[in-house]
Amino acid sequence: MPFPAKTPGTPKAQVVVFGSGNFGSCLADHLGDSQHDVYMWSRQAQLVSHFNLHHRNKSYLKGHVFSTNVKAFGPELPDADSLRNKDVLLFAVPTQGLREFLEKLRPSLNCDNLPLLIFVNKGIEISTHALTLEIITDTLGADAAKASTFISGPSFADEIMRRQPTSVSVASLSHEKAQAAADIFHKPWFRCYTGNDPIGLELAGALKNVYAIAAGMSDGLGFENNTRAMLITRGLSEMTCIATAYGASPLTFLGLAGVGDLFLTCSSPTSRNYTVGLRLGQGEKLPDIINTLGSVAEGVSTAKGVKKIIEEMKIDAPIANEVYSVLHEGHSASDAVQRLLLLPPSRELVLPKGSGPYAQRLLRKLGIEESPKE
Ligand SMILES: NC(=O)C1=CN([C@@H]2O[C@H](COP(=O)(O)OP(=O)(O)OC[C@H]3O[C@@H](n4cnc5c(N)ncnc54)[C@H](O)[C@@H]3O)[C@@H](O)[C@H]2O)C=CC1
Ligand SMILES: O=C(CO)COP(=O)(O)O
Repeated sequence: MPFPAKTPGTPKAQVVVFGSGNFGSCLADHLGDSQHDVYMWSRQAQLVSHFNLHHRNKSYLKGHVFSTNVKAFGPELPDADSLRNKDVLLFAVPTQGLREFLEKLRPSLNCDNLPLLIFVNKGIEISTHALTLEIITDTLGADAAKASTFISGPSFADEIMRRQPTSVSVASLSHEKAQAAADIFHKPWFRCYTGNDPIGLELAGALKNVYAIAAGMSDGLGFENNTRAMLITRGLSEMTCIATAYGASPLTFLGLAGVGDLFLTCSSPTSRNYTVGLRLGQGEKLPDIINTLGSVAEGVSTAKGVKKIIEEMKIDAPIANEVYSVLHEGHSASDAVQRLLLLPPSRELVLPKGSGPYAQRLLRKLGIEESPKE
């Protein structure tokens, strides 16, 4: 069904998108199509020149012609002068590279007068087990982190490019910033819902990738619908426990970024994380899968961060543990499933009381008092 070419929107904004992979270039196209002026940074010089000549991305989403309102630049990072008049900086760089990227960009940013900062990556940093909120705090300061906005939810890049109706959650500690980001992105085919739980939203996006690997493994081993539904639901229970121990709201997990994205990525081979699991279940080796995937599957590295977090927070998350054992300890997918099936009966959902060390570390850095627990 065609959408009206012009829909009511916010005034034209000057937007810089960092990262020109599947999601960065897809969102650049969406914003360009919404009549904003978009400058998309890439670290690949050839991608930049090809994109500016042909309006096509040489390496990702190859079948699509992009909005002419998007101009590519790079590989040099922009200087302070070229960022001065920009309204929005959108970061679509994978989590493991984000800290170094922000450190390099920092000299070009005026941290006393920042544009709207929006992050769409879904992962946990391996070396520190930090969420993006903490990476921003460490690199750009607590004020920048508190003003940052995070977008997550069930949103495959390729489907957004084809204007399939899609909804996302837009969360920030600042309601004003979440609303401003939603106003810029919202369109009939890209509906935005705002929220004030960025920790929950970030954890939902990062964790669902680990459970999508589990669902893919199950399908790859030949299990059917009941088993996938069990994994999705038990995965949601584990995710909610981990997030509650991080001080996030369990209700966030009933939303688009939680069950919405979990359901999407656990049930479609369009998901890179599901595909990693599927191929592991079919007997392929992880290095071969990574080398031929052509794009990032954040769940592979996030599983390491999750393992550490659940150990330190003493959370019972057997599926996350088994995904880790297959990805990083060389166990077979079928052995992992056997171990899960042999677990004794247990309570369906027990939310932890009090928060663990990573949550306390993040809140301390942000200068936020932990809310008292009953
Ligand atoms: N593809 C999708 O449908 C969605 C992806 N996401 C998230 O967005 C993030 C980016 O994903 P995709 O664009 O799909 O990945 P991708 O693998 O397609 O592209 C990654 C982009 O980041 C660049 N990059 C990688 N490492 C970098 C570094 N260290 N410094 C600077 N640039 C670097 C690459 O050159 C490439 O342009 C991930 O966290 C992913 O989970 C979120 C929602 C949907
Ligand atoms: O997060 C996504 C869609 O919402 C994309 O999932 P994958 O990274 O598994 O492809």
